[in-house]
Amino acid sequence: MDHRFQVSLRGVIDLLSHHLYSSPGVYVRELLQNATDAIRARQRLEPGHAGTVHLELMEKQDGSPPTLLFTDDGVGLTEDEIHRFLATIGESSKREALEARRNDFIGQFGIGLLSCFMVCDELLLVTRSARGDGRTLEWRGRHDGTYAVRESEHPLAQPGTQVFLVARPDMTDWFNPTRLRSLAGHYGGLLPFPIHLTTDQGRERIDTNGAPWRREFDSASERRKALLAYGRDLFDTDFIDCIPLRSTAGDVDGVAFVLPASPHFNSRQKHRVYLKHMLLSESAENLLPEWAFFVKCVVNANALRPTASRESFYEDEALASAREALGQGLRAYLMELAREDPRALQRLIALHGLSVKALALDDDDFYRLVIHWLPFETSLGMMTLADYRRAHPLVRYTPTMDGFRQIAQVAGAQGLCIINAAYTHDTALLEKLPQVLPDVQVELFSSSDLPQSFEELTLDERDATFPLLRVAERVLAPFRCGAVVKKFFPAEVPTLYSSDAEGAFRRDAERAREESDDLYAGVLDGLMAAAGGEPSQLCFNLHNPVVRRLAAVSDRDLMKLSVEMLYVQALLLGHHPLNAQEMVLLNQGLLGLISAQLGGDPGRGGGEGSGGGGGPRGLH
Ligand SMILES: Nc1ncnc2c1ncn2[C@@H]1O[C@H](COP(=O)(O)OP(=O)(O)OP(=O)(O)O)[C@@H](O)[C@H]1O
Repeated sequence: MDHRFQVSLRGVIDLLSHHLYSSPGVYVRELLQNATDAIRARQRLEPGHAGTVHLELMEKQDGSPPTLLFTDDGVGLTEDEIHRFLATIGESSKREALEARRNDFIGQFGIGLLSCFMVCDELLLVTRSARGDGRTLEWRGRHDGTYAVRESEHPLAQPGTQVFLVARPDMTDWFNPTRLRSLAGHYGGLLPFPIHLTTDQGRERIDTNGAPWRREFDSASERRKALLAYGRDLFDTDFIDCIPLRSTAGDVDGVAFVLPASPHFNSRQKHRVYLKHMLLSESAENLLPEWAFFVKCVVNANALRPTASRESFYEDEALASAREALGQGLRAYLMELAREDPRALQRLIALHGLSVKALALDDDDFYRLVIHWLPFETSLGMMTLADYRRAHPLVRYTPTMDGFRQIAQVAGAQGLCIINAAYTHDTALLEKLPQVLPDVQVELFSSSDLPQSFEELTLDERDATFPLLRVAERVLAPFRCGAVVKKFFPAEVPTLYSSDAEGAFRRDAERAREESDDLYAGVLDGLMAAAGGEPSQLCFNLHNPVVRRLAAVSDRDLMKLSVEMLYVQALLLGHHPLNAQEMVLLNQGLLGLISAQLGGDPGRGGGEGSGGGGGPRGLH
């Protein structure tokens, strides 16, 4: 024999209140939504019907919990509908309309009314159907899952529905006039019909003026002013601009506000979204493309689906198309700025460069428009790509921060302008340059390219520095590093260590090898053997006074020690981590220098006894 599932209403309510709804206050939202749906259903039957909602708070003098009466003049329910829709959890009169894709309704799941059981134990619903026999019926539903239906002794004069809620003693906070005013305004502020609230203090109308972006204005500047004021009230932020939004997919419209400060990278903005003019969520994240983190928006959607919690949109094709269309709107705004008001675009880039760069990477037309306005860090300071290209036809960049640090000072002093493309999106943007603008040449630049720009020595200088070069070649050979002497600026830099990408890779692999076990070391050995490329190079700068003196030193041990120390110093200045062998060099070198200064036994070459500090020769 088959049995039926038994569903515990208490369990379901517990589930909804703890896991689906964000606060007990959503009961006002659910009641407003049902009233709105019922009014829309009646408008289908009677097209001229205006519709109105009334909340009446009845506070008791004896201090017992208040009662809220929630009235609408919507379509009402027949007895059959009461049994089908009110008393069956998960049944909704609106589902057929949804399936037929001509849905005006907000509800669809058939669970919204249960949210009232978060704040009261019993619901009394009095209703008269616009389609029925004129009878007024009462449905009394209790949180233990029982209900009763009977004909009411107080018939309603017109079709519509009244819901009575007696506050649970621990939930009276959700029934005070201030709370109700604010909840009704919060959820229903954009509804196209009035909401009235009656309390002990009298009757008032809650401000429901429809969507502000749909209002008529005398001029574009009036409109902008009014919308920015609306944005300020809503988000407590002075936005710098507002952008109209529109998408036929999902039937979405609204306004996007440009943030006055740069948000955290990749932090997605939380948007305020309405569904059929009822507030759905203040923190919807999935409405705009990922790159659009420079705006915060308010929109109303008529044809997107809510999730069951009613706190965001359901991720489906309609939402994806709407997102695409809203993104296009933002792009059109940026394109217009680029064409009409480049200064405003530059201000926006200064604040929201990452958004602009991310969109440019995605979209070639936009890229063409904005790429020259984008600022880049270079070895000669910050400049836009337009400024860069005016002075330097070949675009040269380093893709890493360390790579840039290694060359920036020296390159700058030679007048070489190299872009630091280590910041987010910069390398990808520069690599895209020749694809989108074929006349532009782009080149990777590394420290190994620098010496080519240095001045060669004269024949005399070559002779005079020959001993230094020989010593340096011998000292550096075990480190797979060559030596060269040239002249470059700034003169304070005595040496420059340079290596191409493969050289840098080999250094990394060597360091990893020192720390790895046998198995992994074998793999690294293979990798190191395969790594080709030029050996690294230590370039001595003959403009530097120390190097000039060193070239003239006759004491070979001192010269050797000095070369070792200059090598280690160049590595450190270039942010290259030292390997074990180089650490030994550094330690021994320091000790050697200290003991030479102290006048004791240096323990290794380079002491006074061997003629240290031999006189400079020929290169003063
Ligand atoms: N004020 C009302 N006037 C007319 N019918 C109503 C009213 N309130 C509720 N109903 C009926 O009760 C049904 C169940 O309401 P409930 O709020 O639980 O779910 P829903 O609105 O259909 O969907 P959702 O769970 O998405 O809100 C509705 O489909 C509707 O038929």
